Amino acid sequence: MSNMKVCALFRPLNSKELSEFGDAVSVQGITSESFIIKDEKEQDFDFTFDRVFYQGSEQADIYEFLALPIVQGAVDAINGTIITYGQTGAGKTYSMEGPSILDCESKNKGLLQRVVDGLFVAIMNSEKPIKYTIKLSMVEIYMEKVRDLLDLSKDNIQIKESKVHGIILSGATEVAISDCAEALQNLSSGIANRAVGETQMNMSSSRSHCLYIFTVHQELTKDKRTKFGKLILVDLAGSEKVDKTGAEGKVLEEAKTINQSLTALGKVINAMTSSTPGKLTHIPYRDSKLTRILQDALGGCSQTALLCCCSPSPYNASESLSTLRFGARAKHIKASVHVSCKEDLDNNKEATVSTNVDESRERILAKLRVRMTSEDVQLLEELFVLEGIFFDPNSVEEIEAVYEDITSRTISSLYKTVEELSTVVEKLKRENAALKASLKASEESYLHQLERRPLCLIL
Ligand SMILES: Nc1ncnc2c1ncn2[C@@H]1O[C@H](COP(=O)(O)OP(=O)(O)OP(=O)(O)O)[C@@H](O)[C@H]1O
Repeated sequence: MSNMKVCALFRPLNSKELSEFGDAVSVQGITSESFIIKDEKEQDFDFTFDRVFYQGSEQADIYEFLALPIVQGAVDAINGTIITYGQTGAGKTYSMEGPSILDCESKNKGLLQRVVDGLFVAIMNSEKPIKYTIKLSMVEIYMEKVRDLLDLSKDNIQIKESKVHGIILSGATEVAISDCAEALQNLSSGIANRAVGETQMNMSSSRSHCLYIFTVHQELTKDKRTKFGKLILVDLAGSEKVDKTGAEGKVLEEAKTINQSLTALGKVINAMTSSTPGKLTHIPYRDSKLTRILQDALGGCSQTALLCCCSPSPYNASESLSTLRFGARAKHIKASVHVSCKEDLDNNKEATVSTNVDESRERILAKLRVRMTSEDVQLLEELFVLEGIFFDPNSVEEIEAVYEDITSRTISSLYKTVEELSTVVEKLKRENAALKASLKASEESYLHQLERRPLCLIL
């Protein structure tokens, strides 16, 4: 059983596609779950997802199938995440916000407006003796920094992990929202602060990954016990082929950072889906801010839904195919893997690594204490702030987190080196085989010539 609900969405053709390829489409629907898509060479690929939303689908249907169960879960204190993924201009932001967060026809409302409605309706209909409070945070990951969209002065939010709350965004603004109108006003202010730019593919392209975080707090009126459910909506920035989009300067730098973090997301999903049960697999969550924040959504006990947004036009067939392959891969993340790999990691940490890590850390710290002057320590702190790894040097928890970050990144780079070496080994093997074959052919030809040569007897 897969824990992740994965859907595909094909938006209407845009003017660029209509001018390049007319009203041709590369997608042929089979059922509400399966379809065939042609690549540029007219080769067919078939896909099956939990649901396919073809051109002309209603935003309400997407919400009901993809998001409603997660909204209900959040009100019952089950964490949930909804992610929109796809190439630039594929309809991710439209699916989240509709044409405008504050001002759009009811039928065009996006997931955000519907989630807000859904949360308040679920709370109003709850007959349990519970006092509910909903809080909203909004952050974006822009150029590998986490920025608070509800307070722009907080432009380098740190990601931390707590045993009780999981991944947390330390110090991010949380506003209490008491009704739908207040929620939409806050969402609108946050959205206005997002990094948006004009690109060849989209007049209003999101240049950041945006996270809308709703926390539903519950307090039992009888004994004041509290619980909470976190619902995160993630509007990812779009991947793009920079040679096709003609990105330059700042737009190019943004595109490279976006592509890198999406590659990191792909690697996490690959590591999760290719892990062997019972064998410890390194899942490189710490390789990017995006994967670190989504760690609970991907590897924890959260209900997660992925909407793969695609263009139906042959003009974007290869990008759509790559989005759909990502979705197909994500579908293989298993519920059992979620729990077991987390348990494996935790057990392993406790059983084997812990002593070594503690000893090594103590040894390194003792050496640093002796060698460094207080001025050095200050300089090092400044460097950490600049590099975005600011931490309180007196907190063991913080040191552990930084240490884990560095360890994890080192493991990832070792994995990369092993991959590169394997490619070299494969290449050398192929060259060796070719050389052997050519040597054998020369030997055979030489022997053949010898056989045909007339025998000369020397008397
Ligand atoms: N389902 C849809 N119906 C009508 N128009 C749509 C739909 N989806 C997308 N569009 C239009 O296509 C354009 C691009 O969509 P959108 O901004 O949502 O793309 P995106 O995937 O978020 O792109 P980026 O990654 O560059 O931010 C917008 O003008 C939007 O209005």
